[in-house]
Amino acid sequence: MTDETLRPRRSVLYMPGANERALEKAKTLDADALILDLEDAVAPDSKEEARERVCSAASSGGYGSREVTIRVNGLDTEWHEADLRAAAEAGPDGIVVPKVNSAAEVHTIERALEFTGAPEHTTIWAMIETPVAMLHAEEIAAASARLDVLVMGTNDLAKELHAEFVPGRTPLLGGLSLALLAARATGKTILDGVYNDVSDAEGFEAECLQGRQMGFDGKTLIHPGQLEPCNRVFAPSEDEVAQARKIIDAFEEARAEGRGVVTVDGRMIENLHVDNARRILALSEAITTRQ
Ligand SMILES: CC(C)(COP(=O)(O)OP(=O)(O)OC[C@H]1O[C@@H](n2cnc3c(N)ncnc32)[C@H](O)[C@@H]1OP(=O)(O)O)[C@@H](O)C(=O)NCCC(=O)NCCSC(=O)C[C@H](O)C(=O)O
Ligand SMILES: [Mg+2]
Repeated sequence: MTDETLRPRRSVLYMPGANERALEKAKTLDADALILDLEDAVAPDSKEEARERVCSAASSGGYGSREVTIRVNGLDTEWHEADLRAAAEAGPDGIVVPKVNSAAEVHTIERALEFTGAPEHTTIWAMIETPVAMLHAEEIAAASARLDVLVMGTNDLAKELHAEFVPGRTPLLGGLSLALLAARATGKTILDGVYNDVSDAEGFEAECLQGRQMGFDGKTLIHPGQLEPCNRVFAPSEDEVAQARKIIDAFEEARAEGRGVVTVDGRMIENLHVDNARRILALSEAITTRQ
């Protein structure tokens, strides 16, 4: 049975809010979700113009099944209040708030959304991208039912840590793991950070695979060329789907015979493996339904 509430979020593409061409092009791109950006990708002089452009794009639609979100400027900036008000009025699927550092900040955003009359379907996507946010990840994730997604900001995190970008991301793994623990403990979606070198296909795919193996639901992206490998890596493969079906069938057969444990291809299968197999099938079906 298809889970209507499950939204694949394998690929989440940022685009600069001032870039009309990118906002238009996104309507044809195979991204699960879009982040129309008012923060880092927009120069201070273009903030107002980008706000109008992004909010008008988000409210006029045309993005099909893609989730549309708006990234506002941070709580401590001169643009935040006007961004949040305009974004709430546009009513996107989510409002991405950068550099969220505490549960109190989530409450402030929640109250502001209520005050501005944002539609109920507009959720909060909190970016966690500072050392203090990693240490507060659980309280941030748990702060509000309206908070749906945690988004890693690995550029800011590396900057704050004085860390270097190296293959395998060893310097960031502590922070990434804390955020993952918080997301899974509170039932939220969690998205990995961006890969800056748009010309390095091999390095990008390796980082997607690392993110998936760690448990991320998907990855944030900066270029259309990153969509195909990201969608592929974060989707269950045909082999994984076949294996999931085999596990479920074998377990149900065993249950009918009164047994609670069985082996498939020599491996022990218990209830928890069946839960995981069902999750894989549900995700695969949600991806197929989306297309
Ligand atoms: C990275 C880029 C600046 C590269 O730009 P460019 O060299 O112009 O790309 P191409 O010429 O290869 O573009 C080919 C076509 O694709 C369209 N395009 C490019 N990027 C996007 C996009 N993100 N969304 C939609 N469409 C895009 C171009 O318009 C071309 O189209 P066409 O004219 O039809 O050929 C550029 O890709 C870019 O600006 N990317 C987004 C950057 C961004 O949003 N950065 C902020 C978010 S990342 C961040 O802040 C992380 C976080 O906070 C942290 O701390 O880590
Ligand atoms: Mg950032």
